[in-house]
Amino acid sequence: MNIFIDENIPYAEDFFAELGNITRFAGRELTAEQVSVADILLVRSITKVNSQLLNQAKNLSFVGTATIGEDHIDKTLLQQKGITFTSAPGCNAISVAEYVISSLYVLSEKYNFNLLDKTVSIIGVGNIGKALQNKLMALGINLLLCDPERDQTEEDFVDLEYALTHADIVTFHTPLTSTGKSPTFHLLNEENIHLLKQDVCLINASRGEVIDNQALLAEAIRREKQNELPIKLVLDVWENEPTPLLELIKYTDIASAHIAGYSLEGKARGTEMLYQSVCQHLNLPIVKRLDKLLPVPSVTNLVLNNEYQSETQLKAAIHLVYDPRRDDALFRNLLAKNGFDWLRKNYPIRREWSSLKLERITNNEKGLNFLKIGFDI
Ligand SMILES: NC(=O)c1ccc[n+]([C@@H]2O[C@H](COP(=O)([O-])OP(=O)(O)OC[C@H]3O[C@@H](n4cnc5c(N)ncnc54)[C@H](O)[C@@H]3O)[C@@H](O)[C@H]2O)c1
Ligand SMILES: O=C(O)[C@H](O)[C@H](O)COP(=O)(O)O
Repeated sequence: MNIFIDENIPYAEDFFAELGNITRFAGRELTAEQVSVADILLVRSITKVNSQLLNQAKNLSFVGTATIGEDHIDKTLLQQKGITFTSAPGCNAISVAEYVISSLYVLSEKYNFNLLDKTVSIIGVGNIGKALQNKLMALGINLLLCDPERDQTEEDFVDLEYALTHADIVTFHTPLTSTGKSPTFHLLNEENIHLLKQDVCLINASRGEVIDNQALLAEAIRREKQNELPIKLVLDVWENEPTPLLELIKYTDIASAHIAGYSLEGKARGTEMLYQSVCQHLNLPIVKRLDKLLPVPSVTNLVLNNEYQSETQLKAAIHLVYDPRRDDALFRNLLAKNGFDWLRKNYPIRREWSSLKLERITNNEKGLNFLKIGFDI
């Protein structure tokens, strides 16, 4: 059994070594000739699985992507060839939600506002949008939800125009689609970008092409020339990756190299989900489990009064676990020298809150409760 696995899929040997011979490949360099001897192909988003790649595939019976997004996969072709396909839905939803919240606290600090005074529009309320919705609701932040598909059968959704005009913060979490009733290609574009509030925060952690980057740059330049408030901008994804629109970086508060989903847990869950699908495909028992493989964070105590007195304390705790300014600095300092893909391949370990060990400590003498958080430093 020849199993071809992208070099950026973690724990692949732990999960798949006993199922066959593993060949690792660089996602953008995989060739049709290599695939010609593959039985199982496991990719990430940078490998286009299309007729050109599969035109010599003789034994390929299974393709998996260790990602949520599927826009790099020709699913119709796989179906026509009778090749089983699976992705990893929701694998890094928590990671993206934490990236967004950490970024919002950076913006609130930089521009001196309180998130509790803001309304957030979530555009695309699926696995990631829901994870973000739950966290923002827990923090008491006002929300607007925009998701035409869900709006057909559920209450409490607004349309895109309302979501853009009534929110102080707009964050995109849709797939990249060009067909269907609500295609998302250039969902934010030169026609509707003017609907955004003057004092708006805009976040894209979906796919770069969901926002027309040229229109965004034009709006940023227009605001600058008119001495209007700049859009407070967080971009994790860019049109034409790995060659982003460089002029746009100047107008971006937080710029990162498509790493919002790159927590260790997020990437590793993707591997585990593909392993489970491959076992099902091969009618083999599932014997490997991620929780036996993930390193348990060393405990370094941060004691916080669990009724945090201010956003400052909460912000400090959140940024102690993950601060996107780290990724922004790497992006600005190393993009030109090392490149977009290098930044992603050499992404420093980031752990999710889910890995924290939380413990309530009650100090009866002082009548105080404390929340003890253990995490990697
Ligand atoms: N930056 C990153 O690292 C990163 C990580 C994971 C996923 N992503 C991207 O985020 C996307 C969403 O992930 P998910 O797990 O939430 O997917 P999902 O499929 O669970 O949810 C997507 C939601 O978007 C909605 N939607 C579709 N078209 C829409 C439109 N025109 N307007 C509003 N809503 C629309 C769908 O109805 C669905 O509810 C993925 O497809 C992927 O492209 C990026
Ligand atoms: O779709 C996803 O899961 C995310 O965009 C993920 O970050 C893609 O990562 P990649 O496959 O490009 O390494």
